[in-house]
Amino acid sequence: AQLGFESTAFRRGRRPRQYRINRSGTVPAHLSLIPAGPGPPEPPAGAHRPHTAPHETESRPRPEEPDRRAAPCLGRPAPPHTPSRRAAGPTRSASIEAPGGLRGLGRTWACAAGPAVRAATLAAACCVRSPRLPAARAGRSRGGRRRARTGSAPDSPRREAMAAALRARGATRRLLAALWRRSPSLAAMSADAQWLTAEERREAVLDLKAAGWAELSERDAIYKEFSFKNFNQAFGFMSRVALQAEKMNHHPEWFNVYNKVQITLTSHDRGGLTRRDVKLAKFIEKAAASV
Ligand SMILES: C[C@H](O)[C@H](O)[C@H]1CNC2=NC(N)=NC(=O)C2=N1
Repeated sequence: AQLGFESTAFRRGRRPRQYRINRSGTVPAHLSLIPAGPGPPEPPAGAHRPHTAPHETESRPRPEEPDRRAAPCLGRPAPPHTPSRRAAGPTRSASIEAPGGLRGLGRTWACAAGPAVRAATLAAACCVRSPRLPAARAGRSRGGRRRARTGSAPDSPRREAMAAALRARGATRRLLAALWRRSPSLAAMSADAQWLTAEERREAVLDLKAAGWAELSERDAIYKEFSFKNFNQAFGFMSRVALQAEKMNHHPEWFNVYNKVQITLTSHDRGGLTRRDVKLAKFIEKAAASV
C-alpha cells in the first residue's frame, strides 16, 4: 500500500516524497505511527504494542507536561481529507493519508505547522517513517538515530525539535493511558448517579402518590391512568410525552384507548425506579396539566 506523505513545511518546496510501506497492509513494528487522537488503553506490560518502534519504548527523559508547542498536532485526529498541497498564507499544513484498508491505520492525521514548527517536529510528531528509505533520506543520519535511541542530547535545532516532539508524544500517551484506566470508574460513577438514594426515593414517591401515581407491587415501577376529554387531547398529550422521552432516551410503558392513557414508568436497564423515572413523571404531570 502507498502511504502518501506530503509535508510542505517538511519539504520546503521540494517535490513531496512518497513513503511506501509493505504490501501486506500491516505496519511493521519498527514503524512509528503516532496516534494523535485518543488511542486504545495502554496494553499490559509485555503485551504486543502495535506501531511502537523499539527505540521509542527505550528510556527517554519525559517532562511532566507535554510541550505542545513542539507538536501541536498531538491529540487531534484530522477529518479525512486528501493530502494537502502547499498552503498559501502564513501557516502551512502537512497531512498523512493512510488509506482505510491498512490494518490499524485508516486514519488521516494533520499537523498545523506554523512556520515556527520545524519540519523535524512534523517528522517526529506526525509521520510514519518508511523502513525502506536509507537513513540519510529519512532526514536523520545514523548517528542521529543512535542519539535519538540513547536519548543523548541532540546537537541541532532540528534534532532538538524532534526530541521535544517525541517527549511530548510520550507524555501525551501516558496521559491518555491514565484517562483510559480511570474510565471504568467514571462509568461506574455515572451508573451510581442513576439510582435514587433512599431519602430521595421516599420524597419522590410521596409527591408522585399525591399526584395520583401508585407503586406497583409486582415490580419496582410507578403507574398512573390519565383521562382526557377526547382522543385528540389524549394523543396530543402522548405526542408531547413521546418527544420528551426521545430527548431523555427514557420511554414510558403505556396503553391508550380513546381518551384514556395508562402509563408505567421504570428503568429497564437498572431493573427498577431511577432518577429518570422521577424526572419523566414530573414532565408527564406538567404535560397533562397543560392539555
Ligand atoms: C437502546 C436504548 O437507548 C435503551 O433501550 C433505552 C431506551 N429507553 C429506555 N426506557 C426505559 N424506561 N428504560 C430503559 O432502560 C431504556 N433504555
